[in-house]
Amino acid sequence: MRASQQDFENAMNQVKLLKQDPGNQVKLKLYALYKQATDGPCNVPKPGVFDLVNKAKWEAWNSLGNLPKETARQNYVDLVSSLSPSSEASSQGKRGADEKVQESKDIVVTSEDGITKIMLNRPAKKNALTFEMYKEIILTLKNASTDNSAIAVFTGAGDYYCSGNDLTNFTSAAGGMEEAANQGAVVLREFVNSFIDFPKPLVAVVNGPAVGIAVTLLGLFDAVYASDKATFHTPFSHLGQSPEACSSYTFPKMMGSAKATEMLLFGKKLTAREAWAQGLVSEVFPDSTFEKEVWTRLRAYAKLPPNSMRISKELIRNNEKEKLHAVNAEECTTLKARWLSEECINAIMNFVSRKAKL
Ligand SMILES: CCCCC/C=C/CC(=O)SCCNC(=O)CCNC(=O)[C@H](O)C(C)(C)COP(=O)(O)OP(=O)(O)OC[C@H]1O[C@@H](n2cnc3c(N)ncnc32)[C@H](O)[C@@H]1OP(=O)(O)O
Repeated sequence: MRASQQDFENAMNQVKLLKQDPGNQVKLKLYALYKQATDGPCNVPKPGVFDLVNKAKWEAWNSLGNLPKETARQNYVDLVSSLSPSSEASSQGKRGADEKVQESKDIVVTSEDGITKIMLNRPAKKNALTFEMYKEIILTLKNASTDNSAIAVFTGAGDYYCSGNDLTNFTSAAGGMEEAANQGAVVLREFVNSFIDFPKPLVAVVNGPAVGIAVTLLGLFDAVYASDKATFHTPFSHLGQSPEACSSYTFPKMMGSAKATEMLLFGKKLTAREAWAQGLVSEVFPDSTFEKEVWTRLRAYAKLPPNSMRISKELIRNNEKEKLHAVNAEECTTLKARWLSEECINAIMNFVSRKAKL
């Protein structure tokens, strides 16, 4: 039986709900089939060589030749249904469990000794955060706020803590930059809100370099322990972007405006000891003993009376909560415009085409 227009629309909605990133090749295929099913054979000029993303999309669409619209629609529906395994639903069902919780391959969540440990697990990409990872973390924090752990701890797998936002989040978005910027701002606002509102002690175990949003978020943590191999880098101007995660408020407050300017405007990279001197890091440990010392300490902290810790955090955070939410909203609006700016698009394209690194 041929797929109806309703099947096609249902499939389009299903794509938006996918929790796992199907990968760039599948996204290109979906884009091409969608265009073929709605507009027919490719009828627009080939984008220039430097317009990498639109060129890849054009090539995928053009490769479908004269495939009839109905066949493209059917292929689109079939492809989407192959991407919606029941495993997505079953992984949700495990959340909130007390022992070991595997959220996804990129975010590994375990619960032991009163600690919910949230490990960024994309070491081959220096733990860069994909759109899916942001969404996973929002859910993970929601669950951790009510599970029976006393504290929650973020750390990274491999040599990096986290290289910040995955710079291909925007270039690989199926709906184009504008749609990606709109969605990005919504997700970012909710993501940062989930840190502002997290009710239990939140600790970062910074095992290696941290970049971008992985650094700015630290201003919303209750304690930050760093290996002496960690560095802290917020290259927003280099990327044509602007600060997020309330850092335009927390950083000047924490370190004074002169030091915050060096980080947030000029992109000065700090060593762990410099970050400690600025108040961003609670304590620095030699890398050789970092894991042992920090986790021993955290296990002891997790034995403290949880209600007392929660109530004390509430007293501290409540003085600031309204302000933090307002700052977050404003930063997201500003960033949305930045993402569509020529400065930002050029910087991201330079990274994607391997012309620039930090
Ligand atoms: C909901 C949306 C919210 C958006 C919020 C916005 C936040 C703003 C930010 O976070 S800005 C910060 C963005 N991050 C960066 O600019 C870092 C970019 N990465 C680098 O400059 C370098 O990769 C490095 C300095 C982190 C590490 O360099 P090194 O030489 O040691 O390693 P590689 O470059 O070879 O990296 C290994 C692979 O990892 C990929 N990768 C690393 N970081 C990112 C990233 N942020 N985004 C996407 N991909 C990243 C890199 O491309 C390599 O992949 P490959 O092996 O396939 O080539």
